[in-house]
Amino acid sequence: MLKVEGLCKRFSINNGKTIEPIQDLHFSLEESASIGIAGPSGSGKSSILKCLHRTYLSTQGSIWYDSMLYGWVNLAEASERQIIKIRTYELSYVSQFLRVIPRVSCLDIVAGEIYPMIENMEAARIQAKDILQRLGIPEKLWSLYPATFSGGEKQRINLAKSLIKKPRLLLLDEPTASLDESMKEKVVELLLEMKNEGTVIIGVFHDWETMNAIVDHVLDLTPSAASQ
Ligand SMILES: Nc1ncnc2c1ncn2[C@@H]1O[C@H](COP(=O)(O)OP(=O)(O)OP(=O)(O)O)[C@@H](O)[C@H]1O
Repeated sequence: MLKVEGLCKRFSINNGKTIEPIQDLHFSLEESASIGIAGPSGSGKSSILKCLHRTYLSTQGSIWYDSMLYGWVNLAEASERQIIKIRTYELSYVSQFLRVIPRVSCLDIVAGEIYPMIENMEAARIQAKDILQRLGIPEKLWSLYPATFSGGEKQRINLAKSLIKKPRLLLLDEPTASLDESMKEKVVELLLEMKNEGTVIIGVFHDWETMNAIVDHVLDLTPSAASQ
């Protein structure tokens, strides 16, 4: 379902210097597979996720994804229009931070993610309530704007926005970093359910325990591990 071939990402920094955190990366994943990306700070974990999501344009290489909408498509070269469609329907990226939409309630932020698919806001809200409940967001918060929510609440809203879509390819950037143990368990349970339903998960995790509970393989970017 996903084949990453010879992926490189180079950044130009000051004085004509460059850094290249991703160099000739290869991996492939079948349906329901999952990998965790591990490695020291600055080793390129988030950059890999951002290249897959096309937040970053890769410098070289290809990211072949077997999409529902277009069949096999190279995400590194797909058109903006294709990327927007793929992100709407089948690819989701959960960052650590929630970008709040002013004056939209928490419930509608989450429901709005599937509105393009079902075009019925009431039906979307029913699904949004279900996922918010499963992620432990108290009902009294559903009608509020999330700008003032706690870090852990914002992180769960971010997760709810992605998980409600049941994406085929889910990219997670430290999705449980601000959560306590019981919330982490709820998230792990939901992610495993999605994985069993066929979602491919690629994630960077805050702790090894969470990562090991979710992933089948680890892509370790630690220099000594990478050279083995
Ligand atoms: N937009 C950017 N412009 C310039 N340099 C960048 C950019 N994004 C990332 N980098 C650099 O690329 C390298 C890899 O960054 P990245 O965020 O992918 O690492 P990471 O492994 O996720 O780190 P951490 O564990 O600290 O989050 C770092 O040296 C970083 O400074």
